[in-house]
Formats: sequence, structure tokens, C-alpha cells
Amino acid sequence: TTLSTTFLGQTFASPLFNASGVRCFDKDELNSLLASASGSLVTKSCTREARTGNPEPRYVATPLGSINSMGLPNKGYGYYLDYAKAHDYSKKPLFMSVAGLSLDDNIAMVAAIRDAALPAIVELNLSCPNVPGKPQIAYDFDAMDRMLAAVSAEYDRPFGVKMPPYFDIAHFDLAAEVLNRYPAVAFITCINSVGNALVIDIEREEVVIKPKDGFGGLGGDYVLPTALANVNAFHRRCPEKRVIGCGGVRSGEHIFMHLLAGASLVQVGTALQEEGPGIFARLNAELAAILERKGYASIDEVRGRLKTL
Ligand SMILES: O=C(O)c1[nH]c(=O)[nH]c(=O)c1I
Repeated sequence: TTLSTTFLGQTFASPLFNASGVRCFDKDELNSLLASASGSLVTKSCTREARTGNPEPRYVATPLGSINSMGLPNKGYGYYLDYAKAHDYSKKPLFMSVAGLSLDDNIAMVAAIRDAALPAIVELNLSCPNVPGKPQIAYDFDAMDRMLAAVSAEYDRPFGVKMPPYFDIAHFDLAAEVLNRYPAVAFITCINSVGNALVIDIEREEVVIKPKDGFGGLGGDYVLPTALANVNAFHRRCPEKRVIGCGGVRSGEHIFMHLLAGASLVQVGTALQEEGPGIFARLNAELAAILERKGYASIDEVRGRLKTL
């Protein structure tokens, strides 16, 4: 059996890589992902200028996952573009996550990435839930439409979008209708954290993160079924596009679920944060064992095979 697959014309030895934001803030973290058994790596969502982000504590792990309100801390897009320029693409593909604070910022950043003419793949983050005062774009369908019209006009290459979870069939329909207007949107990464959850410590009778009165994005076991639903909803509605699964992955079985639901590649967030880059060797082995046991020769054969009753 093989874990290798091709995606946007590039070869991935494994379908697994980090979720943007997790262990990808600077070149040391990115190089530890490069040295891992991941099939790829994605940079921390970047803005035009560097940001320190929200006050700490801003990430906390819980028995069932994690809560975060990082506030988009990053080195600024120039730093990640320099990393992308220096990257050896024969080792593994690289994604750049872009999360401008305005449409103009996204245009400026993707223009610079375009001009660098690199094999790097852009993942446009439409779903950051933690910048105070900035409602996330993907919950405003008109704003998302305007953003995609502007970015696809400027960035003359295939790119992807990082989407938040939706919870209503009508919203799956509306979001897919917008995305399907843009053939340049070649992939959809589902899901970002489940926004604005609240974790409470009863001993202290307190919230656990400082920003936003303790409200933050949820990851981990809590979100797996919602992630699978979003992967499958967009897989069904956007047959011309690929889907990258993200959310709740901690084992080979979870990856297999995402593949059945329609994912082409699979990102790991909370579990990577907690276990470290060594997780990719474990997950590759667990996934390969499942494929062997079930008689699949490649992960491509699994994609979208989920049966309904
Ligand atoms: O708070 C963050 O930095 C953050 N946190 C998330 O959970 N998702 C995001 O897209 C972002 I940009």
C-alpha cells in the first residue's frame, strides 16, 4: 500500500501535514515539520505586518482537545515568503496561509507571492475567529464573494480557502455556491476551529484563556464529527474542487474517516500541538495498517467512498 498522492500537480509522500497555526510560527518550527514524516507543511497565517497577537494564556489543552485565542500572532508575510523562497520543494510541498486584516492586505500579499513565482500553494484563511473587532469573513457570504473575486483576479494561479465550520445545510449550500463561482479556488480546507467556545476551570471558577473573556476556538476530539460533516458537505457540493480535511485527527482511524468523507489531504492541529512532529510517523503507520487490513492499494481509492444507509 502507498500513502503517496498527488495534489495540484505536486507529489505528497504522505497526505498528512500540520494545520496552519500549529508549530509553524517561525523557521525553527517549520524546519521541525520539514524534518518530520509529514507529507507537507503550512506556514502560520500571515498579515502584512508582524503581530504579537493576544495576551497569554491564549492556548490551553483540555482532556478532549484545545481552546485558543492566539490573535493572529505572526512574523509578517515577508518572513514566510522568504522561507518559501529558500524552501527545497523536492523535499516536500509547502503551503502558505494568508490571513490579511483587509481585502487590500490580502491583495498585496498574494501579489507578492505571485511575483515570487514559487511552487508554494496559497491557503487563504477566511475563518480566523480571534481578531477582536474582525468578524470572520466566511460567515458573511457577500464579504467572502468580494474577497474571492478580488484575490482570484490578482492571484492568477490555483489557490485554496480555509473555511470555518458550518452547522446548517442552507449554509453549506450558500457557501458552496459562492466557492463554485471561482474556478481558481482549487481546494477547500475544512475546518478551522469551532469559534468562540468557553472552557471553565471549576476549582478556580475562572475561564482558562485571557483574551475575549475566555472565548476561543475549539479543536481536538470535540470537533471531529463537525469536521467530517463539513468535509463531506463540500466534497458533495464542489465536485471540481479538492477538499483538505482538518479537525479532530488524533489517529489513523480519524484520518481514514476524513478520506472516506472526501478529503484528499489531512491536516493535524491540536494533536500535533500536544504530541509534537513525531506524531506524523505514528499516524502514517496507523493509516498504512488500516489500508493494508482493508485491502486498499492507495489513499486515492478511499477518497469519498463513504456510504449512506
Ligand atoms: O487566533 C489565531 O491566530 C487563529 N486561531 C484559530 O483557531 N484559527 C485561526 O485561523 C487563527 I488566524
